[in-house]
Amino acid sequence: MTSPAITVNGLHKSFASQRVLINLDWQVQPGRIVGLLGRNGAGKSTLLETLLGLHQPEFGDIRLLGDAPAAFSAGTLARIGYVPQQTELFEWLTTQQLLDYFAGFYPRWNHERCNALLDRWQIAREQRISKLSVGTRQRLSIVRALAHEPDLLVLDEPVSSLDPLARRDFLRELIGDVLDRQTTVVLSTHILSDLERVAMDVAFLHQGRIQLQGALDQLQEEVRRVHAPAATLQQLGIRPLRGGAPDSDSVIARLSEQQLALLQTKPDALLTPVSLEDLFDEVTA
Ligand SMILES: Nc1ncnc2c1ncn2[C@@H]1O[C@H](COP(=O)(O)OP(=O)(O)OP(=O)(O)O)[C@@H](O)[C@H]1O
Repeated sequence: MTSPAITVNGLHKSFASQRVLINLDWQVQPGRIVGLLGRNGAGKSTLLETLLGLHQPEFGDIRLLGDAPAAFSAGTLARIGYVPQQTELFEWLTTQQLLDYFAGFYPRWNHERCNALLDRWQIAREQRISKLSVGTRQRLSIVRALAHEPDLLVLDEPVSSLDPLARRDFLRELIGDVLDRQTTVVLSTHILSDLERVAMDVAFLHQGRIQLQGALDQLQEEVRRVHAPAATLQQLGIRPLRGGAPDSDSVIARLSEQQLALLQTKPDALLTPVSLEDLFDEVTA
């Protein structure tokens, strides 16, 4: 079996007295596109930045591509691409100068792809970065991360400033990359429709932990809104995803095959599908 691209065990991270990540465990398998979801302030950026070694955790073990962040080798660093939420590029350089500068750091730099993306996304090569629009800077940051053909790509809300066409084009590029090169992608975004388009897996961060993770299609198959008398729900051991015992006759729950089959035989039970937004509401309430 191939080893996970990301493994996290027992991660704790606080800022002063504020506990943001609490005994967090997580695994991401290679070649997957994983959507990281959570409410504002849930700690998504903190998690991604801690994985990359930009914050020092209090406790916990982290492995990215087999290495701990404190001891990333140059080889491992070159295999990781990162697009931060706030792109702070070198303002005084032009686009071309910036890309030439970064190309020098990486053993793999795909000039052809880089040039094709600059053309397609209409990023002026001789323009100073300080003069680029926010969306264009975001696109440039994506070009920079894709150009060195990383094996693991960490994207923290990379599309928040992109127009719908640019977003669609970027997502297409991302899927192409995963299919061609088996890149592992962790993507944090609030745009659920984008995730529905590209994510293979979703992970919900809430109250400092990954509360739910799974393949999106499998979750959509297994999670249902169940309308049935509370007694029936209890009898079948159906528990609301948000935890606790069912206290009403309508819950959102992850159902086993057996529970699903039994519910389908009950005339007073009704099952309805759940959207990703419903799931988000339920898990992060
Ligand atoms: N460098 C820091 N110093 C102090 N507190 C911080 C720092 N970075 C983040 N925080 C706090 O940690 C919490 C989690 O923030 P974080 O930015 O990780 O959340 P998020 O899920 O990425 O939010 P959003 O969806 O709004 O981008 C917030 O309460 C934030 O104020």
